[in-house]
Amino acid sequence: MGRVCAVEVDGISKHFSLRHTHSLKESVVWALQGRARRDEFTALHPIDLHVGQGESVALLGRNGSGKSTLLKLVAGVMAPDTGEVRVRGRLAGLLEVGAGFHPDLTGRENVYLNASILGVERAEIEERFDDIVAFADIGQFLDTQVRFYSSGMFLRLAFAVAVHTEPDVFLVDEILAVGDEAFRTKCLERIELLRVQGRTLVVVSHDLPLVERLCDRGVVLDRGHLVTDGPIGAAVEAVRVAR
Ligand SMILES: Nc1ncnc2c1ncn2[C@@H]1O[C@H](COP(=O)(O)OP(=O)(O)OP(=O)(O)O)[C@@H](O)[C@H]1O
Repeated sequence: MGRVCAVEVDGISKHFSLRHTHSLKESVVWALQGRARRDEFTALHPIDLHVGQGESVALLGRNGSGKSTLLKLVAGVMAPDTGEVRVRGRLAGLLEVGAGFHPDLTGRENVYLNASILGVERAEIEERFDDIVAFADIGQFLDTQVRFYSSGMFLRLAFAVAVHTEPDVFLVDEILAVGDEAFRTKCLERIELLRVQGRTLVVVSHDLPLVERLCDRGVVLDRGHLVTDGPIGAAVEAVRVAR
């Protein structure tokens, strides 16, 4: 019997319009010719991906292969053009530095805002507030508006909130790259703990040694197509060979 699916991606695809700037004359001529002013670009061709509860999966592939787009579709921050995504349980993640934070609010206020966006009740946030602040370790900046934060400070607070919401499914995009070494080590230990607790992990990264350590399965994308899906060692090897 297979394990319960935590993330089900069925036939999702995503197109983007690439807008180019044109002169007024060009636009008029093109309109008269009935020619489109936009180029359609397919970032993801229809993809199926089922991730079991407790699995940790790396999304790998070259720049522009569609990894972040796929992760955003799983997170629900973007809608697919076709297909469906289903996630079982509480979802949290780090997709973009600063996402889910309001620039005019302080770090302290944003902890409440961000956690409530992630679906955590106020009483639960209050219970975990001290742990979140201790993990973020940003000192007096907690009471500063986050518009004055460095990207590393943003990451510290966002990661601290995300891991303390006890997510069933945790999504991480390359984002650990902006943290300093000590914080990065702390985050990785925390991610490993989530994994040991049986949470589901989906990670986008170019750091092959890191994903070999963190993940048991690798999915390789190439120009919006899923080309390899298997044990992490084999997927990493496929990426190395293609370089
Ligand atoms: N909002 C958008 N509008 C137009 N094109 C987009 C948009 N978001 C992504 N794309 C395009 O879709 C393609 C896939 O982008 P995506 O960010 O998913 O790639 P990636 O595999 O994560 O790349 P990288 O390793 O560079 O982060 C790229 O060609 C990108 O330019």
